[in-house]
Amino acid sequence: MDFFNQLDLLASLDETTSAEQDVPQKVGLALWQERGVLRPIDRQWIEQLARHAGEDHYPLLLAGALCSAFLGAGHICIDLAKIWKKPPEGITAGQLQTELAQCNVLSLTSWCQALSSSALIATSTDGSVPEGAECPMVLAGTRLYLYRYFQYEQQVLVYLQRQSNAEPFEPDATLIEQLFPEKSAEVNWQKVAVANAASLPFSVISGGPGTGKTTTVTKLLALLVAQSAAQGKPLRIELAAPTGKAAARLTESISNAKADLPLSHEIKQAIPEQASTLHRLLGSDFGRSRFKHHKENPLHLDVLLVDEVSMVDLPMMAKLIDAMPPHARLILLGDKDQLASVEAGSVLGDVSLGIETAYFQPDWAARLTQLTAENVSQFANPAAPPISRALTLLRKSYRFDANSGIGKLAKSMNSGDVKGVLSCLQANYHDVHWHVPEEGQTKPNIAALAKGYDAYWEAVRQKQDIASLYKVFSSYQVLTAVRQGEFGVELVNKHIEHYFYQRGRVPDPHVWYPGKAVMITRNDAGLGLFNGDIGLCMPDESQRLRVWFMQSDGSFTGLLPSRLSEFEVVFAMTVHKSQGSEFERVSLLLPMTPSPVLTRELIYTGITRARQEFSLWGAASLVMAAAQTRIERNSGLPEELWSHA
Ligand SMILES: Nc1ncnc2c1ncn2[C@@H]1O[C@H](COP(=O)(O)OP(=O)(O)OP(=O)(O)O)[C@@H](O)[C@H]1O
Repeated sequence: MDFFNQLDLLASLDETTSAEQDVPQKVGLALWQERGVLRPIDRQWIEQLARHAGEDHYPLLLAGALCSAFLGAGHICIDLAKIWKKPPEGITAGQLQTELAQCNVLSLTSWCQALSSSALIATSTDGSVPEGAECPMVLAGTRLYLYRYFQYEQQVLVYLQRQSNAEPFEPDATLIEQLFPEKSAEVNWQKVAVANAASLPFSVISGGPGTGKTTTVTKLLALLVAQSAAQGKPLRIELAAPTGKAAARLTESISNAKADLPLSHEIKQAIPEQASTLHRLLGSDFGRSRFKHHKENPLHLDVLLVDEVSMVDLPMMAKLIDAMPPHARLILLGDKDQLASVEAGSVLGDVSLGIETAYFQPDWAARLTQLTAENVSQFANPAAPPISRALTLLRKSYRFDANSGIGKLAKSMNSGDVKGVLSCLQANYHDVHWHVPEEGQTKPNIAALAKGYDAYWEAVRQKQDIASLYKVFSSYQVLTAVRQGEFGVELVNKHIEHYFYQRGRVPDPHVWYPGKAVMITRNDAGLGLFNGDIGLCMPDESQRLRVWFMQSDGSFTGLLPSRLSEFEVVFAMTVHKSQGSEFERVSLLLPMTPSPVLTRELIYTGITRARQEFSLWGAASLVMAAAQTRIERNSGLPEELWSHA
């Protein structure tokens, strides 16, 4: 049995195994499970491991079970120091410390010592694990990891530290000037981003919606292409994104941005437009957990650009880094304030943690000033850590003008400015609408939410071609915060579909019909479909119903509905699933009662999916609470990257 993988273990657990068998400390863990902190799998995992190892010390069982539970909630590790002071909700610090004291663990230090002496835990002092220490868990300081996740984090950390301390390249300042001829009193952060990213083999360009991430990176690619063309060394550039939809958007926006470049046809031609998903790039073999490309079989490229990096989880980032050839450049684009990846980790957030205020080390700021003729030196900060060299934040949105509410609302929500959020919602902006639920309302206003699809049904009625239909469908989206309940995506979808049925648009909601819109919920390599891909059902030339999916080159493939196995109707989708997509108009539906998923990041992500019009359906109290709630994910990256200046 592979104890290193929680999922392997889950699959191999005998369902009849009693979690309580032979484990003397069952009362303690049972209590934590009863309070909702642990899942059955967390207990089973650690209890079985402990039995195999002949260990039964409660402080070990508790720490292991918590490590597993926290991983399930998206954390890379647990921090015993935090848990010691403030255990998860449902258990008080007093209860925890009393329980541990009964096992002679009287302080945080003695808890860590007890764990270090377990055969199940390797202790790491310098980021490495002692040779031959084949333990399922690793303790680094007060952070406890599952071994595999510790390895992923180390892989990413070592790469980031090496790349941000690399000997800088010398970008061509004349070319940079040519790409950014306009002058302004303010610092042009796009120009700085290009100079910065061209200087190192790893870079992150982060920015909110419409801050010009694609425009900037296209200029960066142009600079790299022009420089290497001058040296007679053509570059192999690849573009990728975490989902098919995000890849299709990247393809489209790079192609648009290229058209406006003040450069020769040859240079433009050398910049690719075609983006693929990360899974496809790495050579996904769906039956196996390892990708085709890795350290021993690296990707064949010189430059890799990855968009929508907020959606990339830690294991994927580690595998991507593992597959990078040593000489290649990695450029990451994303909005650090968006929701983190569905799976464990928040790599973009962790890497760019202090980006707002850290700016650059003085020598680096001076170098950027010289390269760009922008006054970057005013942002010199002797306390900035080495990673800050690799990061640039685009600070100005070109999409939202001074009269637009979406930009202001997004900004207020992002900074947790409750007053600002409420005043934006109440200010009658032409692009922001707020629908406060009525006292005692128990169901969402389905008719109002569904109205946004009128243009789509008209296009279906006119049997417009699939490309036009797709465009109309993508212009509006209902987003929900939660999955379950009357305000959750499942019932909202059902009610919207039933509403269309009552209006005669849907002949029978239980079968396939022209206009049915679905989202794939599981990767299917055989069909070339990825989790999150959207398909629209329409007849083909011989009047057979097919479900049409957009490919990353913008073409469409029609599949027989019977070939699809895992999908759901998508007249509404969760905010989580909407990451990587944008719509002209968005209706965001909040539940009626407080929920832990209502966070600043979730609402910010919902708002920033809308390009032209954003409607919020939710109570002020929930919006205010969300603005003050941040998602926190434990990982060692922030401390390792940001606390050693
Ligand atoms: N420096 C600039 N001056 C004027 N307009 C700009 C500038 N940079 C970008 N834009 C325009 O702003 C819009 C958004 O730019 P772009 O698509 O590059 O931003 P983005 O950050 O990639 O957006 P998204 O939120 O879609 O990811 C585009 O219409 C682009 O042409």
